[in-house]
Amino acid sequence: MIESDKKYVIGIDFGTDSCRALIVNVYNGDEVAVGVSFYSRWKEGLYCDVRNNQYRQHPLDYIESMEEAIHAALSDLAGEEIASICGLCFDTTGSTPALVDCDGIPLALNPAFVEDPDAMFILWKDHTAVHEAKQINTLIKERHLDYLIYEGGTYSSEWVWSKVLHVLQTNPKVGDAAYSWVEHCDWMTGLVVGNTVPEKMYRSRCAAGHKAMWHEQWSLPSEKFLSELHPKLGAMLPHLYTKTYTSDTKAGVLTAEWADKLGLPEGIAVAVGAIDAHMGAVGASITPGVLVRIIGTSTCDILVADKKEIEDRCIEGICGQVDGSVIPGLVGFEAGQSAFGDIYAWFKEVLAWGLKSVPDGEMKQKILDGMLVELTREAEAIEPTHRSIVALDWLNGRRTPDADQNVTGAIAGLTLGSHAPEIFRALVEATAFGSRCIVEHMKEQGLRIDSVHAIGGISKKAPFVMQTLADVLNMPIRVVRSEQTCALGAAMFAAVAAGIYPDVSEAIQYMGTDIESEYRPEEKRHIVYENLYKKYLELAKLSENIKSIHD
Ligand SMILES: Nc1ncnc2c1ncn2[C@@H]1O[C@H](COP(=O)(O)OP(=O)(O)O)[C@@H](O)[C@H]1O
Ligand SMILES: O=C(CO)[C@@H](O)[C@@H](O)COP(=O)(O)O
Repeated sequence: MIESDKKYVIGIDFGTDSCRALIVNVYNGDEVAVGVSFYSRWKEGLYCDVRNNQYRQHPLDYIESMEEAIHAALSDLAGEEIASICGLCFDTTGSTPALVDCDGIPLALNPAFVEDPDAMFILWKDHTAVHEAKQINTLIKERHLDYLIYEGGTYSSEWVWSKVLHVLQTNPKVGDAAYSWVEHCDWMTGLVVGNTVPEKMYRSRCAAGHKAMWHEQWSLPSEKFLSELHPKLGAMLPHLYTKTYTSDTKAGVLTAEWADKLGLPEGIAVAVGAIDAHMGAVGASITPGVLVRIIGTSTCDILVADKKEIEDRCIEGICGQVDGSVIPGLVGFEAGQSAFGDIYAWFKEVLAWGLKSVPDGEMKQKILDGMLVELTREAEAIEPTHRSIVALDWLNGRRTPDADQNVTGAIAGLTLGSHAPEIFRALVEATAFGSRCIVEHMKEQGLRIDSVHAIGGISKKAPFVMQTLADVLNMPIRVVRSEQTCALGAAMFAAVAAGIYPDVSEAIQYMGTDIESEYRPEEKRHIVYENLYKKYLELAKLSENIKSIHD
């Protein structure tokens, strides 16, 4: 393609903590501007209850951050460049659903529910619906239903039906007011194209297939099944969807109202949204055989494969296989760890407890900000041996293999001589061992993994973690250059929806980023890790047993 004129698209990535808007040149993938905005209510810890695994986000946080991030990005562009923006696409975390009224408005935007966490978006990592996930799994098993065959065999408390059922069972006031539900990625799209009516809005194939048990053979689960879980859940089905759309589909155009609010040209194409990790994989130029790992607070592991290669195989123990969830025409697979960087953040919090009575000030902040860097500096100097401390990374439950949010983390091999950097090193190794479990599980299930690409915050800011990962996996790990890979993937889909490219594979060809660095495994360390990995698996077995004692 010859650059005849300047043309831009905008990818908008809603992460766990912030919204990022990335403006990209459609002809060469140049990332010309970026804006970031942290969710203000979330930052204050509002509507969350960490001890009970409750994580909620207010829809106003999303709207305000979107406006702020887009305006920040646009401030670097000249007027004629802004006028050359021709497409937009969203990616968000998922499953992050909200209950809505008949106009598709999240209930928290209704003055009656403005402060009710159950009327807000229920963030992917909220585990308040563990009981409901169990109910869903039990009923599917009892009725011998097929709903989980493309979902890895277990329904998770991180997914939409568990979360909606939980609110219906525990908060009748919000439950009674609910007409339907939306995923975050679909609501953002619906909002800016002026189509949030639950029955009519465009629903993402990616979110529906991986999180809502949607499959083209049966659409969503039946009304009978849903009603058995809760009458209101069944009553919602007619207000949901039967069709889903891949992100190369244009969901509509930017309305005058939102063009005005966002400072973007009216009428530009808006693509169907998807889950962040899946769009990140596209931004990392995923192809069959390349495992893209999005490594941040948690991890998502994404693969794609040709339908012919998969045929009618159902892959067990992962977070689903969905036709077109990543690249239209290919089957997308998702797996992951429910906590990764969050485990390091937890350890930092544990150590920082001793500072709680110290008044806030420059010195305290400096210690807190430098804590992970200092721990890393000392941990890096420790050589692992077969006598090292071994930890288990299930501090937020286990996503893959075989989702179970009831399992817990563990640390073994502590002595009076164990010090903080040694424990930190064990936690880093634990996250790497958890990753190895996923890679081995995917391979055992017949999925091809020829190479590993990494994106996400940790791949950029934690070389020690990345080197440990390479040593444990005994595979090179290539770090993708873009700082905003998820938003870049969304921008690629925006370019397709705007008619610049016929499909996303061609968009990747012109807009793709390259590899900025590679971590190669060290043979000597890998041998030690082989031994420690066996201990990790033993610890995992013990933890499963302890869980069954508590159950
Ligand atoms: N120096 C560091 N070493 C290891 N982990 C770090 C370091 N700095 C930050 N982290 C971890 O990175 C995670 C944030 O990753 P990031 O990709 O930026 O966020 P998100 O997953 O929300 O997109 C946090 O969980 C934090 O504990
Ligand atoms: O859980 C999923 C996808 O299934 C993600 O949306 C979730 O891991 C998001 O994590 P981030 O904090 O954006 O890295």
